[in-house]
Amino acid sequence: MEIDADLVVTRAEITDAAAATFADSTVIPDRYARPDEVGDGVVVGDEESHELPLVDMARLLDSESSEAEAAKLGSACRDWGFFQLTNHGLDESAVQDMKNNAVQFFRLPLEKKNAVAIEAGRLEGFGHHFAGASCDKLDWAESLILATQENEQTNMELWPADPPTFRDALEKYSLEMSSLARRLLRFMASDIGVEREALDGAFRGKRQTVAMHHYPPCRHPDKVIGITPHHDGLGLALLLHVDDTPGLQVRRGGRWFPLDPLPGALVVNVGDILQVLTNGKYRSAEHRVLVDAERGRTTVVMFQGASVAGTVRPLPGLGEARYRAIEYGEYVKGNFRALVEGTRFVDSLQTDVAQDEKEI
Ligand SMILES: O=C(O)CCC(=O)C(=O)O
Ligand SMILES: [Fe+2]
Repeated sequence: MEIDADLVVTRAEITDAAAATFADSTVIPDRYARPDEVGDGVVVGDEESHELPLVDMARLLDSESSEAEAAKLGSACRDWGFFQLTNHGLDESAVQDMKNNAVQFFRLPLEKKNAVAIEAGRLEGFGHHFAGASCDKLDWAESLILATQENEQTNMELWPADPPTFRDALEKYSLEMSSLARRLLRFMASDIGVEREALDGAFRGKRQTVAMHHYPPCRHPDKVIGITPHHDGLGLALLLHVDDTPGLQVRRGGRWFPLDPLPGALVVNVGDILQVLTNGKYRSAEHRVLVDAERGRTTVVMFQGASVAGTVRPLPGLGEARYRAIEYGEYVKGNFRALVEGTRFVDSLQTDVAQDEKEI
C-alpha cells in the first residue's frame, strides 16, 4: 500500500459520536446500518467451515514431513487463498507484546487515540477503515494503519507514543513477520516451480504495512459489517488474532466460510500481487468481517508488499502471462480506484490468455 495513494479512498475520523455509537449499540445510526450486505450470500454452517486449511510450519521445516506439508500449503493457496499456520515458531514474547500493546492502545480514551488520527489525504493513522469516496457506509471498527518497513514515507510520528512500549513492540513484531513471510515464500516457490530467489527477491526489502483493527461488540450484529468484503491488494497478509473472538469469513464458490481461530495460529492469505506473481496459480480470496453481539475483537494484520524490478507482473517460467505488467505505483493507484468503483483491479490486468481460458 503506497500511503499517499492519490487519495480516491477516504478514511473517516473516529469522532465522539462514533465512539458513543460503538459504546452503546442499542440504536444503529444509518451510516452503519447495512443489513442487506450482511445477508448477502450464504454463510456455511459449523461443519463445513472446518474445511478451511491448516498448515504446520514445524512439519514444513522437518525434512521427513516437508514434502507432504508443502503440498498442503500449495493446495491451500490455490484453492482457498487462506490458511491457518500452526507451530509458526515466532518469538512468543514479541507476539505477546504486540497483543498487549494493541489491546492497550484501543482501550485508551478517544482523544489519546486521536493523537495519531488520520490526516486528510493520507491512509495512515487511527480512524475508520478506508471506504470508497462514494461509499457513505462505515465499517463497525476502529483501525490503526501504519507503514512499518522499507517505506520512505513511513511517518513515525503516527506510531503511537502511548502506550509507551508500543513502538518497540511493533518494530520487533514487524521484523518477526518479515522473516516468517520469507520462510513461507521458500515453500511457495518450490510449490509453484520457480527459483526460490525469484519469489524471495520480489518480497525482499519491499514495503510492509500494518493494520490493527478493533471491532467493538454490537447488539445488532446482523445490521453492521466489521470490514466490507474485499481482496487484499498487496502480496501476502499475516493476521494475528489478539483474542479468540471469531468474525473473519472467506468467500469460496460464492459462499462465506467463517474462520474458526485456532489458539496460537496465524491466519495467512494470498494478496492480489501474489496472485499475479504466481501467474494466477495462487488465488487471492475475498473476505469480510462480521461482528459479535457480546465480545469485542482485535486483530493485527501485517501486509507484505512485492514487485519485480518496480513492476507487478508474473514471474518468469510460469507459462504465458495471464496478467500484463504494470508499474508498482500505477498498480497501487489502480487498486484504490477499483476499490471506489467496487471492481477488482487485477481483473483489468488479465491478458487474452486468461480471458481465453475463462471461455473454455
Ligand atoms: O480483522 C480481520 O479479521 C481482517 C482484516 C482485513 O481483512 C484487512 O485488514 O484487510
Ligand atoms: Fe483483508
